[in-house]
Amino acid sequence: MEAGLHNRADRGLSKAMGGALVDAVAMAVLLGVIALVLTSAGVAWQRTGVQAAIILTAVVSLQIFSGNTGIVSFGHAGFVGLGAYAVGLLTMSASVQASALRNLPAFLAGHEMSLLAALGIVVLLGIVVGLVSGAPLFRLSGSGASIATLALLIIVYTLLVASRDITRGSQPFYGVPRGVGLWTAVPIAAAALAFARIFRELPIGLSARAAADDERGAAAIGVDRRFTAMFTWAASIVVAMVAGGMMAQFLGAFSPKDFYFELAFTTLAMLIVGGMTSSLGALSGVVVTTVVIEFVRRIEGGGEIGGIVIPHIFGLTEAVLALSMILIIWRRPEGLCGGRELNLLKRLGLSRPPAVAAEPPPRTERLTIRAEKLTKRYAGVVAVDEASVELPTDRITGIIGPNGAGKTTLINMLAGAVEPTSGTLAIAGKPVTRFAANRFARAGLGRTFQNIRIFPRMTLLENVLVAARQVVPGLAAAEQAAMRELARVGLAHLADQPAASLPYGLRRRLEVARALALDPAFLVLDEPAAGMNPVETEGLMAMLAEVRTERRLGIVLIEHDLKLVMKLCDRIVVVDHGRVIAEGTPAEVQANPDVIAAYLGSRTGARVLKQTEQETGPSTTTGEFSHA
Ligand SMILES: Nc1ncnc2c1ncn2[C@@H]1O[C@H](COP(=O)(O)OP(=O)(O)OP(=O)(O)O)[C@@H](O)[C@H]1O
Repeated sequence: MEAGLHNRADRGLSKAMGGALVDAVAMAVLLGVIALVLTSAGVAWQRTGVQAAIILTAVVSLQIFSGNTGIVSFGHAGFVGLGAYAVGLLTMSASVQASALRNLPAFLAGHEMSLLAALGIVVLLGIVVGLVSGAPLFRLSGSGASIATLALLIIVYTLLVASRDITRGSQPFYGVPRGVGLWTAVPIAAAALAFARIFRELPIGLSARAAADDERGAAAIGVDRRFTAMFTWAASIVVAMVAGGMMAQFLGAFSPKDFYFELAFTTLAMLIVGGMTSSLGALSGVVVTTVVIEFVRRIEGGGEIGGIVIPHIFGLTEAVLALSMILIIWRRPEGLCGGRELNLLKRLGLSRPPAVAAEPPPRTERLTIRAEKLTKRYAGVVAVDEASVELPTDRITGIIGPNGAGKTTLINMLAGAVEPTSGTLAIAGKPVTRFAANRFARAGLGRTFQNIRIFPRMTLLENVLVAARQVVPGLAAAEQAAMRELARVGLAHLADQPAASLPYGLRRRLEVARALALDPAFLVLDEPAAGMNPVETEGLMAMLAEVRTERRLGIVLIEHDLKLVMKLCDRIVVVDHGRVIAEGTPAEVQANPDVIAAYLGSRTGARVLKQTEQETGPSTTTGEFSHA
């Protein structure tokens, strides 16, 4: 779909990406300074620094996946192990290999690569392993996917133990050259951290975060949850395997148990302590827990602090780690950073809101949603029974009917959220009957839900940007298009606020802005005024009328307020017991005996219908929309 936004300025860096790059550089500089300080400290501190940088890389890998998709992974530790064995095999000397791994398959033997070359291979391997393991994994979502990652951890561990010819089984795998020092581990950790910071602003990161916040809401704007989870997983597996590669050359010798539950638990605990949803959370989690662990380790073996004799306490480190995790989950569920990124530009007052894109040109073609004999059956209940409707652009169509008539089911079928049992559906001439919900956005349909489905943990701008990104090429241009839609619904001044902070009425507006950002030919709204006060309702309806006039899109809405429907809509479709019983202008529908009979079943409905007829009667008979 064409959004008409391709001017020169649009090709630049998006504001969000600019901010991410500044944060990435700032965090890299911070790590560099820490490394510099450590070079002048003792060898023991340097070792701690290298270890922390490697662990940071592993925690960052977990953050990229779990922080963006919301799926807690227990499996990353296993992939750290795969990376370690891969680098171990690729970099060890042929003579050591010949004595330690006598039955090593020939294709794995004698490579003697440099660490950098081996890490290059590990990156490629990580992409393949990530995509292959992710493809079946993300048929599941939520806690199901989380449990599956635990299964993966066990599978990888078992494979490492079972592949004796390659890994020496549960025996130590030794003889790996020790080539990782502070100035290898820290730059790689900084690069991983920068990648994580940038990843969340990329289209894939935005989509993953949207799907994590509300899967159905994300599908409605074209996000394919499975696809985004799989690619986010693959990106994170690459980083996990690189961390493993460094660990191999840091330790020199290791066995599969080094990459099992303890590592899975430690990295997860660090991420939870810092805050799962941001790269800053990963960094602070590692820094804080490393400091705590180093301190506790010193007293674990017993000793004297300030004259107080401390006995040897076995397992104190793990206990303190577990305790701090519980404490954080209890007091600050979002972690120490509360999900915040550094956002340096904003903190320094150097960030400006993105420009506002020009309005898209009004639609000139007349398109239709054509439904023929759409039926939906739920074990014994026929929610919609052979409904045939034709809904054109440049018109506001209201769908009305008594409670339980089948209105929501009908528009859910029109928007792809419910698969019809039978019948056909085409949008703008394109057959979409069996399309998944996320393909309807590209077919030209934007929608809102009866129970608002915004992305509460994302900012208002990000909420709309995820949608704009589906149709506008280039992040900068998409950002400007998102600002345009926010401005249209009167929320541009709140662009940087988290959506969770919005009051109810404004959330509805945000949902409309998000749907409009798809530049849809059709806007489908399920009870847009529900829960709004009369002033909010009036404002929203005036805005919808304006949008329809300017962009000439087709609006389809369910609304219980009959007065409002009769005033706003050009045409009305009446549904009762799942069947379309009438269709026409508001005046025609109000005079239809079948409609009166259906509404007589509901006393209030009948009263309102009559009252509405008296109040709106002649003014709506033409079917022309009035701006009143
Ligand atoms: N997922 C489902 N499983 C079983 N029955 C369902 C399901 N969804 C809807 N129904 C049934 O289908 C019928 C139509 O429901 P629907 O929600 O579409 O009506 P509606 O006109 O939108 O009602 P309301 O105005 O109260 O929102 C109802 O009898 C409802 O109980």
